Amino acid sequence: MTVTRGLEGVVATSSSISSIIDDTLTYVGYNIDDLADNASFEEVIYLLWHRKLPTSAELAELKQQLAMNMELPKEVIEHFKMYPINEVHPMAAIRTVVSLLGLYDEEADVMEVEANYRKAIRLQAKMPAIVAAFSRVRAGLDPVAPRTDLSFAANFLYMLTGKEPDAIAVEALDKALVLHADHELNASTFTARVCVATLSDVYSGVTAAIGALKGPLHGGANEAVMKMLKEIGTVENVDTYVRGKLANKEKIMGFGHRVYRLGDPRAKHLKKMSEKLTALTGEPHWYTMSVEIDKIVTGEKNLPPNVDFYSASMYHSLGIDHDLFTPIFAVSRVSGWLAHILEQYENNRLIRPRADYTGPGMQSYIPINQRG
Ligand SMILES: CC(=O)SCCNC(=O)CCNC(=O)[C@H](O)C(C)(C)COP(=O)(O)OP(=O)(O)OC[C@H]1O[C@@H](n2cnc3c(N)ncnc32)[C@H](O)[C@@H]1OP(=O)(O)O
Ligand SMILES: O=C([O-])CC(=O)C(=O)O
Repeated sequence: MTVTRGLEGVVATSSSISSIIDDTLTYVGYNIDDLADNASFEEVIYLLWHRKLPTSAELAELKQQLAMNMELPKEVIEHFKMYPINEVHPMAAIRTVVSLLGLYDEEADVMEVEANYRKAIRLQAKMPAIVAAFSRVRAGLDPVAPRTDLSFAANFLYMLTGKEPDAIAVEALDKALVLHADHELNASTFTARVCVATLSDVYSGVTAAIGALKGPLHGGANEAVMKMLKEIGTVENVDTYVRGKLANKEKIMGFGHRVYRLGDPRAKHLKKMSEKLTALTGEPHWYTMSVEIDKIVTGEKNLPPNVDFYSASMYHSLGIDHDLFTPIFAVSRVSGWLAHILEQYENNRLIRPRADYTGPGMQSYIPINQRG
């Protein structure tokens, strides 16, 4: 048996959702640069789920369905109040609450295509509400109900703060949501597909995917980047800190990628937003520090920044708590997970690879009273 560590380069499925070819990312054949500059997140959700851009009427209908399904059942809020909310990581809470939502969805185990689509709408709509409600309940505040007249990105910021957000904040968040929506067979998407390929339900697939996104080698890296920026503190400290870490063979979070070699095409968009927002908030040092780190890591190790690097300083500038950075990734990526889950059901086969056994050879069972 030949083992490919980490399944690097292994092609495990066919998919018509997104592609990474020669370091270019497309969603259904549309270049991510075009989508980042022109499309709203709602348009991207439609594109991923239907493999075509929506007409105005189709987009309006999707927006309405999302807005109408955002409100959380009261059980979720009660649930937040039952555990030590200030001691749990929001990703653990969100993972638990998505699973909990499945208990209150009468269609949770109905496997028809239309029922799965309806669940996709409900889950996509509720993700921002879960993150916002968690954040408010732990701050001792009441959750804010969504508004039907706001976009998905604006509604999320509104539910988080209780205030109508600035246009620039909505633009930045919407772009980030577009950029994070899907990414071929990344670890969390693969997890979702493995889970539902047993013909388990949509809630189980998304719960499993959230667990995979949480880790710092995947979605959790954006929070780790902000932790590093705070630790470094000033532009003057960057050189010693980064070179010291590299000399110790430690990883610099937000750099490197399993697939991209020349660089992650999403990073430049987030870099631009980070520069703009850090200047607006009067804290340009977060951006300047990031650029200095980027110069050293890219120069010394030939490892360009990935999607998680500049998103950290950008989200910080939006006033978002640092442990909510990865949950925001999940608010966007759930669109991709759901597209892949629906695609997996369309042409399902159990995903079950093999392991090259490296333990001892055949052994004779020894009764417990004869073991030394
Ligand atoms: C949304 C996302 O999931 S994007 C990725 C987010 N994750 C991060 O930013 C965490 C930091 N980056 C990493 O850990 C890796 O680059 C990964 C996990 C993204 C990709 O990992 P892999 O393809 O498995 O590469 P692997 O970890 O084997 O690294 C290969 C070599 O590059 C080095 N390397 C990889 N990433 C980094 C990094 N960020 N900093 C320093 N060195 C690095 C490794 O130490 C290793 O060096 P070696 O060959 O001398 O031992
Ligand atoms: O594709 C990957 O391995 C990780 C990544 O960039 C993503 O999920 O957006």
